[in-house]
Amino acid sequence: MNDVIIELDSVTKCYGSLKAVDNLSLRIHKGEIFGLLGPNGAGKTTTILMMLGLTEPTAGHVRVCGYNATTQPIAVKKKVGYMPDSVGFYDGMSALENLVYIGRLNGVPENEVESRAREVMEQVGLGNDMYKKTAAYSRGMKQRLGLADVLIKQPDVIILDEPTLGIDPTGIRDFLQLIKQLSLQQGLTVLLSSHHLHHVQQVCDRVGIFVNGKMLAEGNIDTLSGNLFNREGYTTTITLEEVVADATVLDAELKHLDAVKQVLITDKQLSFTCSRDITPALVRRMVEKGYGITGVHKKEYGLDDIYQKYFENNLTGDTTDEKSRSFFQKSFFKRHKKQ
Ligand SMILES: Nc1ncnc2c1ncn2[C@@H]1O[C@H](COP(=O)(O)OP(=O)(O)OP(=O)(O)O)[C@@H](O)[C@H]1O
Repeated sequence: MNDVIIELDSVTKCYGSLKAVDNLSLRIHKGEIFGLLGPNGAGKTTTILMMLGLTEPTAGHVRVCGYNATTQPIAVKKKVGYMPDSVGFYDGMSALENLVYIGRLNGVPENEVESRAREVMEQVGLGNDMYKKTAAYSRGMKQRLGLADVLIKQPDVIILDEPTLGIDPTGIRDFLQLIKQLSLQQGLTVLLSSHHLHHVQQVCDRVGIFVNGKMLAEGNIDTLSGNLFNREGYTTTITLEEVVADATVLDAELKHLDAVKQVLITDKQLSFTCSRDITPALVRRMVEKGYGITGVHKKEYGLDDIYQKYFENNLTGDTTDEKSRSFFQKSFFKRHKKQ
């Protein structure tokens, strides 16, 4: 495919003896929404800075929209809109005035800067609030205005660093919907870094799990969760109306069913681990045996599970050590709990 917009080839960045980014290769395609996930200090910001040509790789190459980010940073900046995790505005000016000012700084021609600013304000859902001073803007509104700042230069790519930090759940959902919509309508390529797993899961086509400067896993959620099913098995839990009378006999019988790897019987619950999804056959069998069924639950793997499993080191030969894994888990859960 020749629609690669962001391309990192064996990129390493060292700060003294510290390898902040370690031999990273990545391709992001036109119109894709890619989520860069990782704990504090993983190397996300360093990677973004190299994409923007704001810091040079120690080794390897970064190309954005066909330009070498190190040798052609100005060309890259014309194509890329970057929104940092905290965007500042002039509080005493209205949102529209702020945006017009940013438009001018970005070289939008004088005869179209105001009309373009108004149009972008409508696009990000601030049409009714464009005359308000930004001092009166909520955090969610400021994020939308930050997005407007990025869009006014009509970029091909937008890079958003923790765009949902500090916004309430409805605001987050709306903001991510907006990004998805913009990506679909305008063919925008989006790279966003985040700790919000559930939100990333809703909006990103692909994610990369990044720790200690290395990409541990990369793919869409279905592929990554498929890997977990293959490894962990398919788990189905059936809840019965009554307690199983003879658990030992039932256990021996069910274990011999095709694809069943393990059966766990506790009171009214049967938990099956299988090499493929045989939920309907399991339910049929229990009904045939005369049991009433009050519940059936199939384990689904979400991004949380994918995250956990990759950090348990089960799916890669990665060398991430115990200390950094527990650091990651602590920092991830700490931030996650705050939401
Ligand atoms: N200018 C610098 N000089 C020295 N070390 C640096 C510099 N910038 C970053 N680092 C180190 O490089 C590593 C990666 O940092 P980076 O900011 O890229 O991580 P991050 O994933 O963006 O973290 P966060 O989520 O906290 O923003 C960290 O150990 C950091 O201390």
